[in-house]
Amino acid sequence: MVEFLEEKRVFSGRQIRYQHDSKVLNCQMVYSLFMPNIGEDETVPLIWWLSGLTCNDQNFATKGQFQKYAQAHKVAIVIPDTSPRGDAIADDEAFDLGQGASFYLNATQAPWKDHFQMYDYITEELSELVKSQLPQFNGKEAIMGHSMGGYGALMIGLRQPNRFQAISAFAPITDLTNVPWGKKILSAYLGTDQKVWETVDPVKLVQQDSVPPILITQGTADEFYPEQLQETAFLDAAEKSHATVEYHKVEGYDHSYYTIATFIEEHIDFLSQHLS
Ligand SMILES: N[C@@H](CCC(=O)N[C@@H](CS)C(=O)NCC(=O)O)C(=O)O
Repeated sequence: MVEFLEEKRVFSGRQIRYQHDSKVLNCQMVYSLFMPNIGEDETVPLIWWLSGLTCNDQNFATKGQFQKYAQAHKVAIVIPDTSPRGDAIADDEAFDLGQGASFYLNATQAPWKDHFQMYDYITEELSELVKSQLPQFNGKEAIMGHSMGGYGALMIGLRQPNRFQAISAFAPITDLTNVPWGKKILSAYLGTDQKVWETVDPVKLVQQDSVPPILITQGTADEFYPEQLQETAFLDAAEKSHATVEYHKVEGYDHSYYTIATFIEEHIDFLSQHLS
């Protein structure tokens, strides 16, 4: 059952919020959907936005400033929450583990495995639900995100390269298996087997034969950049495998939604170009 929560008119499109009972996550979930204003005979592609640590579906909806460009290109945008939620669901005091910090993975370890199945939730359950709400969906999809969600966009987009036409990310965690955030959450959610880690590592995944075009924007004043968001291993791997990766370093921009709002037009243009 999907419950309508609210709808706001924006740049002639509609920013809508829904709630539903997720079977995959075994809890209630909220998500947001931007629907552009289109004619009866027009169709829309779908872009997925995955947010970063501590976010829910509202951060990008209210601060991303994407609606004007999504309307101009007539693309629908879905914004899932970043994890299962609820008092009965495992959590951690730290902001980078547990609720708000799923890393979009299917956890195999206790206490996370009972609810933290975000990969299946995004790619199967929520996909089916959102597509059923888009009668004019044209079958084409792209995926984008920020920080943990930038990682999620790369991981999901690279694991399903025939499904997603393009990938874009702001300040993504690319070298997950070697940075502090990655080592911590991979051990917690997936255990310590490095072979398993490789299956969700963008540095490994970008070396496969089929890689959708990728755009990345990274601010030089991003407080997480030096320790968590280093790009060298990913860009070296992409170059070796002749993947198409545009990496834009932007001077003086930080990790916040101000940076996303500044460069979102470029990202929507990029993804739309591959969705038309
Ligand atoms: N200092 C932050 C760290 C988390 C953070 O910066 N989260 C980023 C993504 S990694 C974010 O988008 N925060 C929400 C926002 O800026 O609206 C906190 O503890 O809340």
